[in-house]
Amino acid sequence: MRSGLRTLAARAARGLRRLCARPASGAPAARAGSGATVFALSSGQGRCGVAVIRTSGPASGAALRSLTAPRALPPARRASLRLLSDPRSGEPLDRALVLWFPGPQSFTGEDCAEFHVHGGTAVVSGVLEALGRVPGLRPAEAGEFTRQAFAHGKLSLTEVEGLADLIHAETEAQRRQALRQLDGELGHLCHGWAETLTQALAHVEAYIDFGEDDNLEEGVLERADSQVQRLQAALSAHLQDARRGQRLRSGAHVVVAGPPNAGKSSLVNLLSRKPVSIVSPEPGTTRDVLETPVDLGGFPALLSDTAGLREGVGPVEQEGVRRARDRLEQADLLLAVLDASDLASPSSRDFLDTVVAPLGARDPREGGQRLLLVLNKRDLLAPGTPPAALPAALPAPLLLSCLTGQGLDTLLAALRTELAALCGDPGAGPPLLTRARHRHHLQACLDALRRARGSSDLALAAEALRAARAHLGHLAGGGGPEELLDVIFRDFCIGK
Ligand SMILES: Nc1nc2c(ncn2[C@@H]2O[C@H](COP(=O)(O)OP(=O)(O)OP(=O)(O)O)[C@@H](O)[C@H]2O)c(=O)[nH]1
Ligand SMILES: [K+]
Ligand SMILES: [Mg+2]
Repeated sequence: MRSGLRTLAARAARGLRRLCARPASGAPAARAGSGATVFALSSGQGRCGVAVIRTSGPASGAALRSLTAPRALPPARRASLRLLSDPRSGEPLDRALVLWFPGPQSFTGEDCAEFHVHGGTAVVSGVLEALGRVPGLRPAEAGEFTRQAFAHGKLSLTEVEGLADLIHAETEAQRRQALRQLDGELGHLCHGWAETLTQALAHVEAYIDFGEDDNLEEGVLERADSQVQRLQAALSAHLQDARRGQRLRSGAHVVVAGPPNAGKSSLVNLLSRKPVSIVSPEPGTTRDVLETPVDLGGFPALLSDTAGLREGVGPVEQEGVRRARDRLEQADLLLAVLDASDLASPSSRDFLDTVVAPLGARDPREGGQRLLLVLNKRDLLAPGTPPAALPAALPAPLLLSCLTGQGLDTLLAALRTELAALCGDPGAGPPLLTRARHRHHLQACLDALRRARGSSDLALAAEALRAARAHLGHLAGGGGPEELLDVIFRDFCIGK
């Protein structure tokens, strides 16, 4: 009966390969198969040294020939210098490098052509207009080249997401994470899990079909169960990443808060290297929450300046204080700022007692917010004088002067450490989940595994295992509603 088991495993493996390798049934393939040839400027807009214009689709060869006539197609994948001219008027457009990528060995899997032209506005628009007049060609929509690549199986969905993130990466850590995803690490991990699941499913199905058969290997069900159990543990561990990958993709929320006039806005301006907030000697200057994206030591962060926390003020400032408290709740990392020369004032005491002390007492490893205590205006302390003693329960403070910049390096190093803990090290460990979509499918897979293990009916257990496997397939291979794919591809610019 072993051969029966093998057959089953092989059948299930074939099904899985189909599930994982192919894109969602339906629309993307339908679009790519529409026979359209698309073209777009693939380099950035505006005047530049060299601009790259691409085409993809069956009419690419004709497009290349009609702009470079009377010359034949250049050799595949080799740059050739050609005079480009308007196919109708014969008017010269530019002397350019052209490349010919016959499908399927191209980025999109279709026939592709590239025109590397001089980056002047008139040259680029002249070539684009000439391409628009070639029969069968139309301008590309945002992300359409990548969508073709996905439809032809050149990129999996997680790789497509990695590519989008790479194009949008603004910090070093984001770039590293995006490259890993583009390399397919998350996809490979899912394929490995899906294969384990396929084996377990084959064992269960074998038992359903041949359970009464004496020749069936012993302990088949037990083996399947322990495989599923191990998978459950692996998925749970991966889901318990405290959303580090998502944070790395969209930025950690760092909120600057403290009593009035502590120098919060001065610190926000210093860290973002631009005048985001108004700074003045008047307490209560900042009223609204002011948010700015910053690169802190290679990590992306969304830095919020807030109103100074105090009671007994007018209605407008009171609303500012309410908004500041709201924002405090949402912080991944709180930068608590106080005036080092004013620690005994009622507003400083109150802030230390009600915000800093309770937060400092919590363990950030248990998913809580993180905290850095900053004592600003150290330049106002007489040289060699420490600031007034703080209650022992508080975290060790960092001394800073926004005025002189003293202590800024130490603060930046501390920020980097905190952000590394919040966002994870994109260069090490297993690939992180960068999107809510990944988390959704993994959680759904885990739920289905739980159902499978909890079921006393083998047929229902097998059904739950199949559902679990489908979620892994959706994560890497796409699938699900067409709108989801639209959302992912809309992230791209035109020409990508
Ligand atoms: N001596 C000294 N003055 C500072 C330092 N940092 C800020 N200040 C001054 O302190 C005053 C208040 O600074 P802000 O940055 O407006 O303080 P804030 O905490 O944002 O104030 P509110 O928004 O009103 O709560 C300004 O006059 C700053 O120039 C510092 O390190 N040393
Ligand atoms: K102020
Ligand atoms: Mg301010």
